[in-house]
Amino acid sequence: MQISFWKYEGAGNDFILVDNRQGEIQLHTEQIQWLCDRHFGIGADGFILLLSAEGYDFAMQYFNSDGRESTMCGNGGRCLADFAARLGLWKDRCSFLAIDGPHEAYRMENGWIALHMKDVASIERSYDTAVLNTGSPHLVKYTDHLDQVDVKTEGRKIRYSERFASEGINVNFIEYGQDALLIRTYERGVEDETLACGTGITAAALLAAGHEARSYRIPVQARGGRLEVRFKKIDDQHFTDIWLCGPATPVFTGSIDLTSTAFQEFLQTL
Ligand SMILES: N[C@H](CCC[C@H](N)C(=O)O)C(=O)O
Repeated sequence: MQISFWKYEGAGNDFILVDNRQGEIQLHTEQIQWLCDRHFGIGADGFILLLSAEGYDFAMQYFNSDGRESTMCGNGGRCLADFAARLGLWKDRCSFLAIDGPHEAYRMENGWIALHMKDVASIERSYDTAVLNTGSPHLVKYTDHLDQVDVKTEGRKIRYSERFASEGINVNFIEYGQDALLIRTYERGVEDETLACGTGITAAALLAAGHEARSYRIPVQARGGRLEVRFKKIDDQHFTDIWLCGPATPVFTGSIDLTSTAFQEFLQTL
């Protein structure tokens, strides 16, 4: 069975996007793992199905590269919105359904895609760490030597710690740079550092807001590129009107045979 796909990257966080509005594609965990594999398959941090949804322009189903369906993906949502525009599903503004509810998106003057994220109504803060959910669960930790952090080792320790081992959590390390918040992220379900993590960037930006309850625009520099998070701070626990703004770039399109020898050979490595 051949499937067509588009490969996208959003600030270096990369995804395989497939139009499944006819609902004919059913993939097993191992097949998604293979498609995301950077040696035997196409290679990506995640896999996204575009679906139809009553009352919305489309719907989003997100899978991490471990092949398992997961929670909201901010960069993936932005790439899917661009893909849907390319398919002619919207022009000025779109609304789509994801696992954490409805989202809106629009294209900014500079070509970026702005994605409306769900409100945040609780942040657990301790000394240099905060835990919050921006559509996916995130732990955010301050550091003053971000470029020296062993993100994979330190991220794994926290992600598999007793508190987080069962559900998992994404682990973000942040440092205040000259003109932007600097961030690196260990992503649950990729189980490695990714070049950007949209829901993580959103979480970190909320924490970078000042004491005042007002609107903020926080520039964020991830290893894979620049983004900006815009939001209204109500108080230290409540944030609303949150928009994740950044690039969503098509890289190539192709088709792949789900019964290929490469898949059989990949299975031998599991
Ligand atoms: N790995 C995340 C989902 C993707 C998040 C990230 N790619 C983003 O852009 O938000 C999780 O399982 O919670």
